[in-house]
Amino acid sequence: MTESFGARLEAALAARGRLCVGVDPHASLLSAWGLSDDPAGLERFSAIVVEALADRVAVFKPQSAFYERFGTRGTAVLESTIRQLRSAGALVILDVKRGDIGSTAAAYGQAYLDPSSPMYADAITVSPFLGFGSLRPMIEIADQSGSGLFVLALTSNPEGPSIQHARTADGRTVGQLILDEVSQVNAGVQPMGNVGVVVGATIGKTDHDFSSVNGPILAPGLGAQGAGAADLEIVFGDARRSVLPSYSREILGEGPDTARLRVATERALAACEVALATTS
Ligand SMILES: O=C(O)c1cc(=O)[nH]c(=O)n1[C@@H]1O[C@H](COP(=O)(O)O)[C@@H](O)[C@H]1O
Repeated sequence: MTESFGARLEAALAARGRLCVGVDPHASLLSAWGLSDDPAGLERFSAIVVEALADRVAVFKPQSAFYERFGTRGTAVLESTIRQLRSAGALVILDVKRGDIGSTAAAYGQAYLDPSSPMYADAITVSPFLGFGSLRPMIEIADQSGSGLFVLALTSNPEGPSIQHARTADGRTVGQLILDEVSQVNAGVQPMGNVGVVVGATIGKTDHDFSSVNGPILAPGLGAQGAGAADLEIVFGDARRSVLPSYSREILGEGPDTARLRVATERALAACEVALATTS
């Protein structure tokens, strides 16, 4: 039987530590690394990340937009980078924030979550704006193929609350509705469900209840966007034991020196381990 994404993620985090490194080749980073802003620079940037970190970090999150900038040559680099990260034993969450009517969502599921696809990743980020139910076809493919989804719930950007804190007819926020829908999908799944949520580490203390998600809580917004490891307790309380902290520019800013990239990663991991340790 295919091993579930939840089980594979739990094993990866136990072996390598609870950290996700975002692979976001911004034009400014390519320049800071002395690389050209073209597919060759993108390829070198990705190769350095693989060389420095692929054998030690549990999860990587390449941001598709920075590869798509270069058309098919960029997406070819993305495909190859995902393959290299995975062959070094890391899990890859491809950050593509997809979402569409159900029949099209199924095609997105085939594009990213079917192991026979050239762009296969262990998981992708998805947007529930078309209604949580529109994600079902992708959830089914993920369950069948041992892959996962991360559903945007409370994002790290300042514009997020205008929609995510809006109230639904029953008085819950939209963000809470998404958290509750994911909780239902993941209910009873061991060791945890295949559907995660995305909650920015920047959102501060809110009344949202993360306690029943029973899946990974991906927390970007650390470092460059201003949140620190100490915010994880403020935002998530006891649910922080399910948090997967994610840093992109904070770590990538230390490149291209592979030793400095490794030190930055170890520093981030150590800070998060302290912040995520719960006594209860
Ligand atoms: O889905 C995401 O990963 C995401 C959700 C969110 O709420 N905020 C957020 O910043 N992200 C992504 O996480 C990465 C953050 O990058 P840094 O700010 O450089 O750490 C970017 O690739 C964003 O697209």
